[in-house]
Amino acid sequence: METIYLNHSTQNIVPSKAESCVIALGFFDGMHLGHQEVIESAKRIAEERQLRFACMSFFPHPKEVLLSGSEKVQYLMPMAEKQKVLHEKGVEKFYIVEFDRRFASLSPKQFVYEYLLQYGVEHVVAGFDFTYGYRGEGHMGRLAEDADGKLDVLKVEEVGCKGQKISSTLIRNLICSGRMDLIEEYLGRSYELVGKIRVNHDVLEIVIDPYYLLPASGEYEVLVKMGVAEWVQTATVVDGKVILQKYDSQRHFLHDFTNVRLEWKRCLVPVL
Ligand SMILES: Cc1cc2nc3c(=O)[nH]c(=O)nc-3n(C[C@H](O)[C@H](O)[C@H](O)COP(=O)(O)O)c2cc1C
Ligand SMILES: Nc1ncnc2c1ncn2[C@@H]1O[C@H](COP(=O)(O)OP(=O)(O)OP(=O)(O)O)[C@@H](O)[C@H]1O
Repeated sequence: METIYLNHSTQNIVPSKAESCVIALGFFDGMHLGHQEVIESAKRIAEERQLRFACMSFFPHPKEVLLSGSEKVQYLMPMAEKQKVLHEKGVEKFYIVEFDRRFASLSPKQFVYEYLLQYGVEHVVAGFDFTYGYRGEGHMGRLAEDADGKLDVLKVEEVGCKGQKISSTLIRNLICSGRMDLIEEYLGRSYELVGKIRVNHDVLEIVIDPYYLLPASGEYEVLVKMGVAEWVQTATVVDGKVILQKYDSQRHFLHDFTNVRLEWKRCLVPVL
């Protein structure tokens, strides 16, 4: 997968050979089941129409820019993890647009011409609630018109669970209240954190990579993955840290900075 970073200065360089593509649009934090439906629909169309399969996302989150930092977005995954998931889904070109005030003030039509048509986009796939352009005035109902008929559009209908729209916001709220047992129904898999080990006497402190959201304080059942080894144990979240008990049998392969993945299964003891 090729990753292409775009901002207002790269817009002056017209791509030399823009290959025709289908593009999935959105922020896609966490890659939940709604996002997966959008990505998989785009892939299906790319295969049917024999076009390249692309995805466009933004960074930082629009809310962080538009609310002038008054709302801190708690990301579910860093960009590197989003790239990994998109690569696994078969995306061939991943456009990351720098979301700044200048970009936010583009009219819907400018966005369509300068960021989609200019890059060879022929078919857009996004969810029913995707918005674009100044004040988010562009929406799926007017996208074909904004493109003067030069784009085909697929609007993915709402993917829900228990009568609610699956959303990154809903998943953030579940994590913040420690309901890790419910996450799989929305995400399609357990919530995963990536970090590095720091051996601290008889415990392992996990230094979580930036841009992950830590579950509420408490004790959790987690699946620990280190290289090819994996096992289930209890993790404690306290004072914004993740602590694992260290077992004597592990002493040969546990070193500072060893990479670790933690899959969060359920809360055993919440800290109120
Ligand atoms: C060109 C462009 C300009 C935007 N300008 C605004 C804006 O002025 N105000 C706003 O609330 N959102 C704006 N947005 C953000 C969208 O409303 C939306 O949050 C973003 O496209 C991510 O879509 P998603 O949340 O459906 O993934 C803009 C988006 C794009 C692509
Ligand atoms: N439940 C859903 N069903 C169908 N499409 C969805 C769903 N959730 C998001 N999408 C689509 O996926 C893309 C990315 O959406 P976005 O990142 O805004 O997700 P979100 O879960 O709504 O995020 P947030 O809760 O932060 O607003 C957009 O095209 C959006 O319309």
